[in-house]
Amino acid sequence: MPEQPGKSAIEVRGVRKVFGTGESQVAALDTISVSIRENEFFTLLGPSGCGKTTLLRLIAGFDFPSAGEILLHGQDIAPLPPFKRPVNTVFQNYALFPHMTVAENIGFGLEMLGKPKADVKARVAEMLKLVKMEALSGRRTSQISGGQQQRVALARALAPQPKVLLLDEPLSALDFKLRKDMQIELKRLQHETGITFIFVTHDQEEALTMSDRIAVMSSGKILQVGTPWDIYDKPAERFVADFIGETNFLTAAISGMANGKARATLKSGATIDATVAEGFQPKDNATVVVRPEHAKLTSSKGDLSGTVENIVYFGTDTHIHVRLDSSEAFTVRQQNTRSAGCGFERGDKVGISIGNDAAQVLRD
Ligand SMILES: Nc1ncnc2c1ncn2[C@@H]1O[C@H](COP(=O)(O)OP(=O)(O)OP(=O)(O)O)[C@@H](O)[C@H]1O
Repeated sequence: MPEQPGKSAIEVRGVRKVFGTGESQVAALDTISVSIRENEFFTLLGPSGCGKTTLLRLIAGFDFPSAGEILLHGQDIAPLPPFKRPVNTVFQNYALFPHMTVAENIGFGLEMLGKPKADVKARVAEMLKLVKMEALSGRRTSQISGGQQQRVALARALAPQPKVLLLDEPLSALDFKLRKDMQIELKRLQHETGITFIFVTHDQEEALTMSDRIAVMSSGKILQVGTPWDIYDKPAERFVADFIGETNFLTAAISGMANGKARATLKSGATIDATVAEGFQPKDNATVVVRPEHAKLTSSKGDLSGTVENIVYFGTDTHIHVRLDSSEAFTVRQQNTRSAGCGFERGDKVGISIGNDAAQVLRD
């Protein structure tokens, strides 16, 4: 899917955030820039400690950048305290008031803003409907389930009509099934309200299924920004390819470029024309990545050859682990059909064809 340019909601420009001093100094954000568009479901994805929460806290105004600036619809928001920013946050632990009812929790922020009682009531009713919690409006939030608390937290954050909603791992406390349901629910809410969502997760599958665009972060840096399709199919760096889904890494010698593709000779001696990652600079040796579902196992000669080491059945598909003659490891994912097994056994000598469209050369 080609990326659609849109108006920017949040512009992060050269933002750096340092904690501590001297030896104990940590650059939680190492000079990052990113533009998040209006009405976008934008995800910050990365492992624990990469700086996701720090970036949210800077946007929310709970903390200040050591350098750089953050613009909201073109305006520098540095002078605005958190409560004056048209931004709201849904926290991991929901932070609801347990002694208050569902409706009181949703209306609390509006009352603090001094909204007239009738307006608060109307808005709360609208929010209860949006998150499908009308029937439980009079219950205390200590007496509802985790998934229901999550809905109340969302309704409360959406009630003042923020321009941007920040969501810090909001689904992590939920069990698998509820989490899946809430993922769909969140997408629906974002679509219906048209609010920009900035969603933080370390779960790559969640990021792929929910986001319009994803920023992959590592050690305080943004490594790549793109649609889920871009991030999965055209990873730019080893970290991104490795963090998102499963992939195979092959060493290759690069002997030139033609039609935007790199001519890559693999250790097997086979030469393929591989797409190149954004920012790739021609060089002699590089890493080629191939997703397991984009390679085909054959009993005849292929681009690669090796021996089947292990076969793992997953219901919908089977993963066949091959030790290549080059001694590199390679996994092929084959979709299962109803009637037949995968057609290979441990110890089989096999070929693997990867084709030109399946391979990508990384920039690092
Ligand atoms: N107040 C603080 N004082 C000192 N170091 C901090 C502070 N807040 C965060 N850090 C450090 O900054 C880095 C980034 O932390 P951050 O919480 O932003 O990561 P994260 O990606 O949100 O991680 P997680 O997924 O575990 O929440 C970490 O090394 C963390 O230890």
